[in-house]
Amino acid sequence: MNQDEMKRRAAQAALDYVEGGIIGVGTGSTVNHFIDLLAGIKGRIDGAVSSSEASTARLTRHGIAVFDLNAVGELSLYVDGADESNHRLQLIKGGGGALTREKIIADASQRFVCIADDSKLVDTLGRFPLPVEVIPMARGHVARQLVKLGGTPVWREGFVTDNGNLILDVRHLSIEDPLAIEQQINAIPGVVTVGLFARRPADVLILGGPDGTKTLTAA
Ligand SMILES: O=C[C@H](O)[C@H](O)[C@H](O)COP(=O)(O)O
Repeated sequence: MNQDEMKRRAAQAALDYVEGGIIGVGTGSTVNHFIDLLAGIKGRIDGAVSSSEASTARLTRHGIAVFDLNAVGELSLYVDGADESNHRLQLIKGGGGALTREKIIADASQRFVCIADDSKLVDTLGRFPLPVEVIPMARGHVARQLVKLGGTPVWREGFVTDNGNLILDVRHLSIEDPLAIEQQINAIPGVVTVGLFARRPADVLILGGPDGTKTLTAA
């Protein structure tokens, strides 16, 4: 079975968590399946808060109303993908560059349901390069600080986030303590967001695989 079908299975299973109201919607290929499936039950919800321009466009195409987070306040549910998850449901996100808005919406949501194919579950985070969104003028400065932390930052050249910033993808970082690394990187002036979701991990992880889906919950 191909990876895309496993993503679709996870997205399908996430529909069970949709109870109504306005829900948070993430970004990426797995979430694209979720949005397409959500369109089939759109009468059940009042609309969505979106984490990217791409997801907003897809939601709108399906006739799902998109609201500003400021007008909505706290959300009961957020559904999003991930690039990696450990068994504590701490995540690396931002492969698509949407990490900042994703982190804001995850933080504003009571329940964060993460959907992914089962290759995303790892024992230790860090095989996937860690995305860091930075203010453009701070790119060199932040890169040097990341080197001091033991990482190898690579500028995602040509890519600009929805917030007008840049992304550094950091390889070779040892992420034994995700919470500490998240705090350390967030503290570097010029960093907008690091794509480590350790302070606010997922509450539920749905993994699609060849034999169906598997659901993990935070301890
Ligand atoms: O910025 C992008 C997001 O964090 C995505 O949720 C993440 O990259 C996973 O994407 P995909 O579902 O395409 O594997």
